[in-house]
Amino acid sequence: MREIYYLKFVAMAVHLASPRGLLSDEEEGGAAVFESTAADIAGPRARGAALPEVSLIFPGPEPRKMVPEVKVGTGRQGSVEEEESTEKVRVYLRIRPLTEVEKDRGEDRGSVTIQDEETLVLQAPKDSFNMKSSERGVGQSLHKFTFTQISGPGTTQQEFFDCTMRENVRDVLRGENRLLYTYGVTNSGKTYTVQGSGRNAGLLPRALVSVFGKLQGRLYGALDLKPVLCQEVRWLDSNEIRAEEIRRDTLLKEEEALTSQQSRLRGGISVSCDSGIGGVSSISCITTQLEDSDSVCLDPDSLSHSGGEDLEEGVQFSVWVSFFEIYNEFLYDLLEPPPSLQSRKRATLRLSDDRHGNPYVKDLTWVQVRSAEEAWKVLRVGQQNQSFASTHLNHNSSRSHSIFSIRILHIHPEMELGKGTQISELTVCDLAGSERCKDQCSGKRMKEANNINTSLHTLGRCIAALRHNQTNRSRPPMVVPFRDSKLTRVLQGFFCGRGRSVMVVNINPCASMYDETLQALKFSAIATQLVHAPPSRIRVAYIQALLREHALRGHNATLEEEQEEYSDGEDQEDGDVTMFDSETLLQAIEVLKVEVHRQRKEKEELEANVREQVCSEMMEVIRRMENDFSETLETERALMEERYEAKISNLQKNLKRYYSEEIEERDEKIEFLTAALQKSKEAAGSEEAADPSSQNGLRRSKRLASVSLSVQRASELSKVQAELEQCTAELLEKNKELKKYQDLLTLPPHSGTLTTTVDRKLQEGQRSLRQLRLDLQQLGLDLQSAERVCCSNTGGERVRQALATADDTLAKQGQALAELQNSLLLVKMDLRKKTDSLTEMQARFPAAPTMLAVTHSTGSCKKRGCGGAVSDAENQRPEKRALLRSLFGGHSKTRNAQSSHPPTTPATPYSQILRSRQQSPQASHGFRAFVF
Ligand SMILES: Nc1ncnc2c1ncn2[C@@H]1O[C@H](COP(=O)(O)OP(=O)(O)OP(=O)(O)O)[C@@H](O)[C@H]1O
Repeated sequence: MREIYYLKFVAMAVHLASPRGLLSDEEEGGAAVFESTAADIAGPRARGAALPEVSLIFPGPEPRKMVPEVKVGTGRQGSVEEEESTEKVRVYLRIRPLTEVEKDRGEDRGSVTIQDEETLVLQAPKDSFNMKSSERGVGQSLHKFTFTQISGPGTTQQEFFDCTMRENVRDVLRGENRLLYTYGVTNSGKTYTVQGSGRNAGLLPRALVSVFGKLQGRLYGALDLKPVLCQEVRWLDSNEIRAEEIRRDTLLKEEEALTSQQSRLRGGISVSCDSGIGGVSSISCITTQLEDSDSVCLDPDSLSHSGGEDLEEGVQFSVWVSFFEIYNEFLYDLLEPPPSLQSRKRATLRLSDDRHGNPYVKDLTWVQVRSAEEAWKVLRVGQQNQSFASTHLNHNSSRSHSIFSIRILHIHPEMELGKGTQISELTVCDLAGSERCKDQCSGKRMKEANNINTSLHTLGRCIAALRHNQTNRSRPPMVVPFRDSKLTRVLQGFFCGRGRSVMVVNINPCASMYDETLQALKFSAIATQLVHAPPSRIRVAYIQALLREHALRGHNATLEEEQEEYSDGEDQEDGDVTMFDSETLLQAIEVLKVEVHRQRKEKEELEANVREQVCSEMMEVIRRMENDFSETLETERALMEERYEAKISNLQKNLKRYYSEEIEERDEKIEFLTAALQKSKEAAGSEEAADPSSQNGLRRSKRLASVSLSVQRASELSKVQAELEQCTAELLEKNKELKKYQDLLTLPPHSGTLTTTVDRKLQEGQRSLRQLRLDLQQLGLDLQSAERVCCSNTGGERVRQALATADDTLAKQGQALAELQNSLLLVKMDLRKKTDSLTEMQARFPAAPTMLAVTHSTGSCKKRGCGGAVSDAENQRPEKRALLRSLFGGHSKTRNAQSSHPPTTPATPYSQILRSRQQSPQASHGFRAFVF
C-alpha cells in the first residue's frame, strides 16, 4: 500500500511587507544589483500555466496556508513546511571580530553598529565609494538592515550553531530537506562559520555530531546494504523516487571490494541513477587518502548534542555523505582521489534531471558513515581536494563553492513488508566570497573571481525573481533563472518547495571593506523578504484541475460551470502524485500536451500582433524622427551659414589689418635702411676727407663725387622731366588750339602744303617727346640701380660702370633733348610762318574785330580765293608766343653770342641741364651738341 499524504490548502492573506527598517535606496540598490533578465512567459492562464522545466514559481492568486492532515496509520506529524508555509526565509547575520593583522593595520570597525539583535546600522566611512556617492546626491550614507538574528563578534561557534543549525538538524531527522548556505565578501568568515578552525568546530562538524548523537542506537547495519537498497527509496516530499532493484551480483562485488580493502569502488552499486545517488563507497576506502593535518578537532563528547527523543518510534536510520565543489562553473567530486594519485585529469561531474525534472549531480560519490568521526574524516578528505588559494585579502581563500550533503535514510519497521523508505537531506553550502576582479593580480585568480561573482549574481537574480513572483501576484510570474549557473541549478530544489533554505550572511566589520559589505547586505535584504515556496506537491492539484477541465471541455460544459468546478477543485485536498494510477497520469500528459499546443498557438498569435503593433509604432516614431531631423538640419544649416559669414568677414578684417601692419613695417625698414645708407655715405665721405693724399682716397672721393654728381643730375633730370611734361601739356594745348584754328580756317590752297608740313613736324615733335619721356624713365631706373649698387658696394667697379652707363644714358638723353629742341625750333619756324600768313590775312581784312571774326572772314576769303593780305603780313615780324618765350626765353637774342659768353643765369631748365652736363668731364662731349 502506498503512502499518501493528504494536504489541505486554506486560502489565507499574506502580508508581505518590506522588512522593518529597510531604506528605500536599499530597495533600489537591490534591484540594481540583482536585476532579473528573466523573460515573462506567463500565458493567459496565470495560475499554474507553466511547466516545471522552466523553473517557474507558482505564487498563485493568494498565499495559502496548508493545514496538514496526518496520514492515517503512519502516526507521522505534519511537516513543518505544511504548517508554516507563509514563514519568511531565515537570514542570519554574523559579524566576525577583527583579526590581529587588521588590528595592527589600525582598521576602523565603527561603520557597523548592531542596534538590536535584529537590526544592523551601517554608516558609510569617509573614504568609501558609498559616502562619495551620497555626497554627490546618489544614494544614502546610512543604511539599516533587518535579519532574523544578528550575531556579534563575541558569538561563539556553539551559540551560533544553537541559533542557526540545531533546529534544522531536528527537521532533517524528522524527514525534511534543509539547506544552509553562507554568503559574504571574501575573508568575512564563511569557512570559519561552516567548518571552524582548531578547537572551534563550525556548523558542519557540530551538525554531524548532533545527527549521530540523536541517532545513537538507531543506526541501521552499516554494511548490510541489501535490505535497504532492495527496497523502494523515496523522498519525503513529492519528488518521490522509485528506487531500482539492485542486482544482487553487483552488491556482492561491492562487498568483496570492501573486505579486500582495495581502493574505493565507484559506481559499483547503483541505488538509483535518477534518484541523485550515483556511486556508493566505503569510509575505509575514502579515508586512506586522509593526511594528518592540523584540521578542526572533532571531539563529539565536547560538542553538546541532545538525544533522539523526538525521533519516530521504531524507525532506523542510515547516513550517507557526499562532498563536491563548483569551481569555475565545473563540478568536481571532492571524494575522488586527487589527480596525482589517479595520474589523470580531474574528472568533472554532470548535472542531470531526474524523471520529475529535479536536478541532481550524476555519478557523485556517496559514502555511508556510522559516526560523526567517520563523517568528519570524509569531510577532511574533501577539504584536501578543495580549491583554496592565497589572495591579497585571505591567505586561505576558498576559490569554489563547496557543498557537503548528509542524506539520511529513514528505514521504517514495516520496510520488510514492502513499505517505502524515506530520505531526507541536510546540505551545507560554503559559497566562495564575492570579490572585486580588479583586485586580483593573476589571470587565474581573476577568472576564478569572475566565475564566483557571476554565479553569486545569478543566485541574487533567482532570489529577486522569486521575491518578485511572491510579491506581485497579480502580475504574470517571471522565469527564475536557475539554469544560468551551476550553483543555482544545484540548489534549485531548495527554493522550489523540495525543502527549505537558511541563509547565513557573514560580514567583516573593517571600514576598508565597507562598499563590498554593503552589497552583500543588500543581497541579503532581498532574501529576507522571501517566503518559503510551497511544497511541490501542489502539482497534484494542478494535474487534477487539468483533468477536470479537460473532462468538462469534452462534455461542452458552460464556462460558469467550469469555473465553479475548478474553484471547488482548488479547495480539495492534494496528495502525493502517486495517488494517480498510470492511466490517469497518461491522460494528464495528453491533456498537458494539448494545453502546451494551445498555449503555443496563442503565444504565436500574440507575438504576431505585438510585432505588428511594434512595427507600426516604430514606423510612426521613425517618421516623427525624420521630420524632427530635417527641421533640425535646416536650422543647423542657417546657423552654420551665419556663423561662417561672420567668420569670413572677421578673417577679412584681420587680413587687412595684418597686411597694413606688414606694409608699415616694411616702410619703416626702408626708411631705416635709407638712413643707414645716408650715414654710411657720410662716413665714407668723411674718411675720404680725412686722407685725401692716398690713391685710394682719391679714387674714392672721385667715385663719391661722381655718385653725388649722378644724384644731382638725377634730380636735375627729374626737374627737366617735370618741365618737359609741363611743356608737353602746353604743347598739347596749343596743338588743340591750332587744330581749332585749322578747323576754323580754310587756308588758301598754297598754304595747304605749309600746314601739312607743320603738322608733320608737330607729330614728329610729339613722338620725340614721348621717346624722351621713356628715356627719362629709363634714366630714373638706371639711377636707382646705381644707387642700389652704391648701397651695396660703394667703392666697386660696378658702381663706376653703372655711373658710366648712367652717363651714356644721360648723353643719349641730351642728344634726344637736342633733337627735340631742333624739332621745336622747326615747329617754331613753322608756327612763325603760320602766324605770318595769319597776320597777312588779318592785314587783308583789318575790319575783323575779334580773332574768331578774323577766322571766319579768312575762312570765307580763302573760299573766295583772296590771298593779298597774307603777302603783306609776311613782311611783318610776328609777336613772340608765351610758350616759345618760356621754352627759349631770350635764347634767340643771345644765340650768336652764346658760344663765347654764356649767360650767368639760366633762362630755361634746358640751359641749366646743358650747363650741368658741361661741368661733368666724362659727359661733356655728349652735351656740346645742345649748346646753341
Ligand atoms: N567569528 C570569528 N572569530 C574569529 N576569527 C574569525 C571569525 N570569523 C572569521 N575569522 C577569521 O577570519 C579569517 C577569514 O575567515 P575565512 O577564511 O573563514 O573567510 P571566508 O569568508 O571563508 O573567505 P573566502 O571567501 O576568501 O574563503 C580567518 O583567519 C578566520 O580565522
